[in-house]
Amino acid sequence: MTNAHFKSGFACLVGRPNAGKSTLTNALVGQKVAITSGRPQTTRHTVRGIITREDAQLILIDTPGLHRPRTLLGERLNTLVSDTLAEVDVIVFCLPADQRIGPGDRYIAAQLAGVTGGRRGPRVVAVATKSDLVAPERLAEHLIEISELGSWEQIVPVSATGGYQVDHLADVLVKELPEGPMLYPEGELTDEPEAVMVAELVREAALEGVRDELPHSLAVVVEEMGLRDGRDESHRLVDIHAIIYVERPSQKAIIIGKSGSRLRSVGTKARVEIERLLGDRVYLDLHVKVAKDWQRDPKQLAKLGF
Ligand SMILES: Nc1nc2c(ncn2[C@@H]2O[C@H](COP(=O)(O)OP(=O)(O)OP(=O)(O)O)[C@@H](O)[C@H]2O)c(=O)[nH]1
Repeated sequence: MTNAHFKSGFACLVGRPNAGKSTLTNALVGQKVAITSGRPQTTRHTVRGIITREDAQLILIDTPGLHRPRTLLGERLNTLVSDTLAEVDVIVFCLPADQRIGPGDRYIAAQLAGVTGGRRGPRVVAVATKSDLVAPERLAEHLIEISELGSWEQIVPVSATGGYQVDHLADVLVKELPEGPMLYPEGELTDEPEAVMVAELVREAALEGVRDELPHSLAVVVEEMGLRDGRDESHRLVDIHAIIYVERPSQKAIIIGKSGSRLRSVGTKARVEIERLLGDRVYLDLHVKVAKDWQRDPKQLAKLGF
């Protein structure tokens, strides 16, 4: 039911790598849509989560971490981020309470000041994420440091994993939205093409427990995805063929593991998540390929969807 003063609009989550953006997106939406991981910079795609309430629809855009570009991929991600930022209605700046404000946060604050400088630009709500990880005194200190970092519409401490103040944050964000119609049908949580989400789930599974330098060197492409022929409605099976691209043969060996054992467990883990996403049984076929220096090669980047 849509009331007369229904509001709708877009919010964008920014913050340094590992700030808790994906986890917060999931908590706000209430279902797993974005990709979380203990490793920095795993969010390659702009994933939207959609919150539909009686009074408003808020579309969340979970961006890759704003960061100083080191490679071509980094540059493209940053352009994507600032283009996205200028167009949203409200920006959520995530600052993890378990870490001190640092140069990365100041860099983002400066970028935000550039985007939101004019009167018409989006407002920024600063969020102290992971507030469950610190004592009240440290949280208070963090909130003061945040207030000194820039000018914010509000500062809200939350814990995405504990559910603390997540609903309150949603209220604060909805307040910033203009009146407008529902933009997506009710029940829709994300408009990412399924293949992209499937690729992200494979990527997440492949990254689990591997060395620090690997995340940046790993991309996943779903080559084929379709219902298997000749099955009746109650026994549907989705065939998925995906390729995990790494930069070096040594990384390929890490992903595959001893006699393929690691790749098998990556496949099993990803399959479970994909089945949950699609609601169908899945046959997942994974291959690992070396695409040398893909992060620096425009042709390879285009092929990998960047
Ligand atoms: N204790 C606690 N841990 C959290 C909370 N939110 C996120 N985390 C953890 O922090 C880590 C990073 O969280 P993500 O949500 O992946 O961070 P992100 O900002 O999306 O990271 P990038 O994709 O690298 O930009 C994960 O291990 C999360 O489980 C929280 O509220 N409390």
